[in-house]
Amino acid sequence: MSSDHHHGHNPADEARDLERANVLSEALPYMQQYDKRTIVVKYGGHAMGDEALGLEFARDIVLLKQSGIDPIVVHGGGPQIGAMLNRLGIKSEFSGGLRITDKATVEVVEMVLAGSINKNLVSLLNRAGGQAVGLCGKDGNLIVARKVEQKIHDPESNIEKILDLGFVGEPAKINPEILKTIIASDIIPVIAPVGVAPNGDTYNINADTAAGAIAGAMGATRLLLLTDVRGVLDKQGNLIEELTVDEAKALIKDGTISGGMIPKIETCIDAVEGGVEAVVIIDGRVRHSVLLELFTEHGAGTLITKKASA
Ligand SMILES: Nc1ncnc2c1ncn2[C@@H]1O[C@H](COP(=O)(O)OP(=O)(O)O)[C@@H](O)[C@H]1O
Ligand SMILES: CC(=O)N[C@@H](CCC(=O)OP(=O)(O)O)C(=O)O
Repeated sequence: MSSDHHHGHNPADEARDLERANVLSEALPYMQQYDKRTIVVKYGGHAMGDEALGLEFARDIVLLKQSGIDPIVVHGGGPQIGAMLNRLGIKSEFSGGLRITDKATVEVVEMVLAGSINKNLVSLLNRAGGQAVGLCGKDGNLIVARKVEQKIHDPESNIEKILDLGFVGEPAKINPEILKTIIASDIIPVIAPVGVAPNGDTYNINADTAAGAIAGAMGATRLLLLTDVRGVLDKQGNLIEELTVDEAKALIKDGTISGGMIPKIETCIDAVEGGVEAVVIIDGRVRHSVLLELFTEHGAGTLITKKASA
């Protein structure tokens, strides 16, 4: 080794150090772009399975906060609700991506979402050095819910029927004051998608839907939906990197987008039409997917905007 490398560095180390420094430096314009902006991150139940991945997710959120962004976390917990219902011997079925929710089920939903999952996530964020506070739609009257009316088209009779899903709700009104108070104190809010009706009934809300409504009400600059696929895929299974609202609607119509991706895309469309600049669907199974999406040139997943970027 030549004597001028007094720190014991060799050319390979120096190249690697430069690469690291370049990655950090590349983040600067994005940190400036998102400074003091609100970014809503929806963390799905599928992405939560792995403890190490969870801590990394928490570190990424704390990093956003540390870099001047105001992150809001909205979480799901579908698989965890399913597991608890199983333990209790309560049967559960879905219709159009939504869990049919009777009285006994909504009690379990609230227990799992607003209880264990919410508090575990708060704890992870605090362990990562952040300051997080957990709440559900009942806190500060954050999410006032109304009952979902699911229209089902019966092709045989050609009649539209309305299915009763029980205590399944959608946001009728978001009261963001409590969030603004929390954010003004530099605390990261963590929200369970449980809503409350004006008569006090508890409603189970799809977590994507709740995240979209909160992003709209908070005037968020980005909504990130972490899921268990790379993003929206075309018919050949290739990742679609950018979609406009019109293109997304066409993909639903021609059947390219189906199943659980439909309510997700509908949420994206509502959010973008409600004033959120862009929504991104990203792979929550990928380590540091949030950082890659926000702070690197390449991004990740599928970006959905109102109009194509120039
Ligand atoms: N065009 C598509 N691109 C990607 N995923 C799709 C598409 N059409 C349907 N899907 C399905 O949607 C699923 C994601 O929705 P969902 O399971 O509800 O996610 P989450 O539990 O994260 O909310 C994917 O795992 C995939 O099976
Ligand atoms: C009405 C409805 O379906 N609510 C969802 C709420 C949780 C959720 O959405 O969780 P993921 O994001 O992990 O799927 C449910 O009961 O599973």
